[in-house]
Amino acid sequence: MEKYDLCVIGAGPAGYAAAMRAVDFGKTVCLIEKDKVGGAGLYNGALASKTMWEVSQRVYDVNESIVSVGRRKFELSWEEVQKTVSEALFDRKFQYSCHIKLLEAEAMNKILKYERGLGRFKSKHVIQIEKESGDVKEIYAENTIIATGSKPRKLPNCDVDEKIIMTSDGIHHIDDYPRSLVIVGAGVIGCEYATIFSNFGKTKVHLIDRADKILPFEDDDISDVVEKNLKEKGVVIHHNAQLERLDKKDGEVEYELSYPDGKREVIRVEKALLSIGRVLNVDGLNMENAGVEMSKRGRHIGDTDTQTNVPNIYAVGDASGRLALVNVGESEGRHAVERLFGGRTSPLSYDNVSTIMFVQPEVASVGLNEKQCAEQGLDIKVVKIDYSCIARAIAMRKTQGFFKIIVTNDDDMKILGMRAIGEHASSAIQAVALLIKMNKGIEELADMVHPHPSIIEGIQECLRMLLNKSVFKSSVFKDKLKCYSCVKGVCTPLQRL
Ligand SMILES: Cc1cc2nc3c(=O)[nH]c(=O)nc-3n(C[C@H](O)[C@H](O)[C@H](O)COP(=O)(O)OP(=O)(O)OC[C@H]3O[C@@H](n4cnc5c(N)ncnc54)[C@H](O)[C@@H]3O)c2cc1C
Ligand SMILES: NC(=O)c1ccc[n+]([C@@H]2O[C@H](COP(=O)([O-])OP(=O)(O)OC[C@H]3O[C@@H](n4cnc5c(N)ncnc54)[C@H](O)[C@@H]3O)[C@@H](O)[C@H]2O)c1
Repeated sequence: MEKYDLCVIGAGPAGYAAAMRAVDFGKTVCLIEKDKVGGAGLYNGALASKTMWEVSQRVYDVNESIVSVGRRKFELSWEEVQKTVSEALFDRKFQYSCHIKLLEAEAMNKILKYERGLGRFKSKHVIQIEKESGDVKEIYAENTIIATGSKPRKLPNCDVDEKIIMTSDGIHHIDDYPRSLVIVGAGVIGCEYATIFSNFGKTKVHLIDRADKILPFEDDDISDVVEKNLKEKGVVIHHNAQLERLDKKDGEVEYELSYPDGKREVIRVEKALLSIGRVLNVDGLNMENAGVEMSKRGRHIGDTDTQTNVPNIYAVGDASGRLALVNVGESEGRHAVERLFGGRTSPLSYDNVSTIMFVQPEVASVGLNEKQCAEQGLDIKVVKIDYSCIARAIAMRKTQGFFKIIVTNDDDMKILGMRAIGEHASSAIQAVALLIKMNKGIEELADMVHPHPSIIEGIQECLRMLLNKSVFKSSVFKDKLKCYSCVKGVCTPLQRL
């Protein structure tokens, strides 16, 4: 039987990163993937949807900002959109597979072994690999990392065929723009696809939100801007709506909603997309053969800092059931390997994870938002600057949006979190993430010479505002610059010039 220091099951972003970090330690690694290397980081997931978002944003920009009255709207066929997505996926897939092939080669001492097949536990050290042909091979692994990812959550009594009623696994494979589309779930995936399809301008989008705000985990000022833009593009948002049923009728979709006031409505659309969260992908792994247990509530693998209850088995990425993000999966994968082979003892920190939501305009975040600070009972200072006060945004003619920075309500003013919504918002987030990571105050960034004109100058001006030395005075531009403290749930404007 072949023997390895490490077996990684699943070659999505988390498993791939783990395998590559183990290679750095000179360990023998077997990476098992049942489908395609890259997982949801590429296919039916991050890269595919972001490519589609980029294309849709360009179509929208051309039509909204550049095309003048009387000109025909610019249109892209669905075929052209799909071709671009395929090209992007091919580029990344090509990098991954060449990289693997070269690492497997003799010249690189066969440092890595890639096995295409379904991995499952026979025992805590023996992994079976079921090949497409049906053949089963067994390997011995000193340690194993479970990186099998997640899959879309489905609704009971709803027949998902991935053609008419779809999840994010099916939406990329449709033949043409749907005339109309209902999206169930107004979280990240729901709002991103609502943005994409409304940007193309060929689909009437309906969004079912069971709460009173879309993106319910975000602060209201963020969800309000996203919602306003979706509505301007014709998206119908059903707030506080309970989905009573969603059925196929005559090759289309019929759904029924009920509302707290007792009202009901029945609506027909061409297609439906379910985006109501994701669940772990651990079925068929036979974890019980290795003694790996799920958490008490059965929704997560019960790991501590990526290590499961079986000391030589780790769980990372979406399969672990924590934050479902490419960057988090990659860091968890690398962290597990550092723990195994690098002697790392300090736990992985989730305090300064940066994320981007690809809506319109993009939303970038790191650390806590105001809602989370309130939930944790933290006293804070908050500073906000409108995009219309930032030279670069003026030059881009994209002045919708704001930066919001949240700091501790004391003299240190340590950054707790930031939210940015606007053009290029994501490019501004890392400087603040670094300050949080280094547990630094705000003076350094406030005094640094920034490139001009750049979006990040908005952050600098926010920090200067907190220090009472901003260029624009909040007492003058009251609607565009805001500075307030929130103590025991009561928010009061701070006296600034
Ligand atoms: C529509 C969509 C958009 C997204 N956009 C973003 C984004 O913009 N930014 C971001 O950070 N995140 C985004 N995400 C989330 C991100 O894609 C996931 O968090 C990330 O892919 C998780 O990586 P992973 O390696 O844990 O799992 P996955 O990417 O799911 O990979 C798991 C791999 O394991 C394989 N596998 C499963 N079981 C077995 C088995 N028994 N044997 C062998 N192989 C197996 C699977 O085939 C798969 O390739 C998005 C997700 C979706 C669905
Ligand atoms: N840009 C990014 O970073 C990005 C993009 C896409 C996905 N992701 C990751 O993928 C994960 C899954 O995304 P998601 O949008 O599916 O999950 P989500 O948790 O973001 O949103 C799910 C939404 O569906 C709603 N919902 C749940 N059950 C419902 C029901 N029965 N009827 C109506 N609404 C219902 C929830 O209230 C919630 O608003 C995200 O949590 C995120 O980690 C990240």
